Amino acid sequence: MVAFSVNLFAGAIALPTIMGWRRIGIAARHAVLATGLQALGWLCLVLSTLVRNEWPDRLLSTLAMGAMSASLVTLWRAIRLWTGHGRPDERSLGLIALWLLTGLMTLGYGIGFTSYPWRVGLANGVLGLQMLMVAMAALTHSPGTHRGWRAVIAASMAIMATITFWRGILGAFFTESYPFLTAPHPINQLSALVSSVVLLLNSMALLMAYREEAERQLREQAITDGLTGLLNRRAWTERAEVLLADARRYQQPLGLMMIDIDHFKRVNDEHGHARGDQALQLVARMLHEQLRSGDLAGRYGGEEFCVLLTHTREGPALSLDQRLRQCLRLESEQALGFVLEYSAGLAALGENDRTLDDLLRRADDALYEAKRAGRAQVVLAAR
Ligand SMILES: Nc1nc2c(ncn2[C@@H]2O[C@H](COP(=O)(O)OP(=O)(O)OP(=O)(O)O)[C@@H](O)[C@H]2O)c(=O)[nH]1
Repeated sequence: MVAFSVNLFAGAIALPTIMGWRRIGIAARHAVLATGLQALGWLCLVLSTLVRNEWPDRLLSTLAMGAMSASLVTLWRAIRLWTGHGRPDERSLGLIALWLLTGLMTLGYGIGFTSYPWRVGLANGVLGLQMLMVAMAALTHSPGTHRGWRAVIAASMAIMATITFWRGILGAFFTESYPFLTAPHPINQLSALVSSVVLLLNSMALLMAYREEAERQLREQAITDGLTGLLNRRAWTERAEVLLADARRYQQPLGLMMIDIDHFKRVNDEHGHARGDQALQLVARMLHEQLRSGDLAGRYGGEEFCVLLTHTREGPALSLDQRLRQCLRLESEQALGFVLEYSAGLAALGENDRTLDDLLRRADDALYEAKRAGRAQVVLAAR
């Protein structure tokens, strides 16, 4: 038990040391926290075996059970976040059930501490149930995540759940053959052996999951504009080329709108660079709100945005421009304290547009015309 606790503590210290804390995602933080809580639980359990008086024993053992149970809830959340099935602000039925189990078990354990069958049956029953829920979370189908680490967590949790249930049944109904936690019973010998293996495998699986998360973050950073969250120029161009090829192949209408904020240098000069950044973020948000899911928006340059409107003819594209303009005027006045305007060039896909560059060139020429004609307007490119 002491050796296992030492291993656990080493893991609880090593994991955040390897991963870090500030730069890791919310899922990895949950995993680190889960390891820490488990180590705390085992520390309390070891200490409880050293004290002779009932009340310190009751307090330490209850704390131990609460921490171990909370550790499983935190691990469950880490896995849900890693597999893309949960959100950081999740209030799902599963999470509520897990926390309720933790609360009820800790309370029941503390109150009924003097009854050995009750407390051992309750604690092991609840912990076993929570382990099964963690195993199920790891098994939930999740495209884009590696099956290996999920399988390792699911298998180790299922094995631990079996041993834990077994221990609970022995404690609750066959107390004479299982009189205390460190009794030399085969279940404890098996548990000691399996726990060490499970600890090692789980730590490896968590590191694999963390690596996967870090890779995903890197991939996202490589295609996203950090300020606005829109696609960056390279990623937008790559995707736009695919959409353009599809539109040509299936002879679908397609529009390309190039948007450039008016007098943006003045915005920066008069209101400061931070406010300029806010203005860019506002335009990105407006685009996000006004566009359909199949459309493609990207930050093309400093204060220039490109939007590819799929299955869209000139008329609806011009209506979108009007909607966008109106929303931006209203929102910018409220959020920034001044009205933000933009000029735009709109090019509809025509027979002569062989490549994306052809379409971009025509949209850019139209944008130039819009600027020359006095700004705050959209100009339709000549075919
Ligand atoms: N705050 C902020 N400013 C940026 C960013 N990227 C580019 N800019 C600024 O955008 C301004 C663009 O200025 P110009 O190209 O002269 O264009 P403009 O002032 O909008 O004038 P028109 O386009 O002719 O209406 C420059 O002052 C750049 O410094 C950014 O990420 N944040």
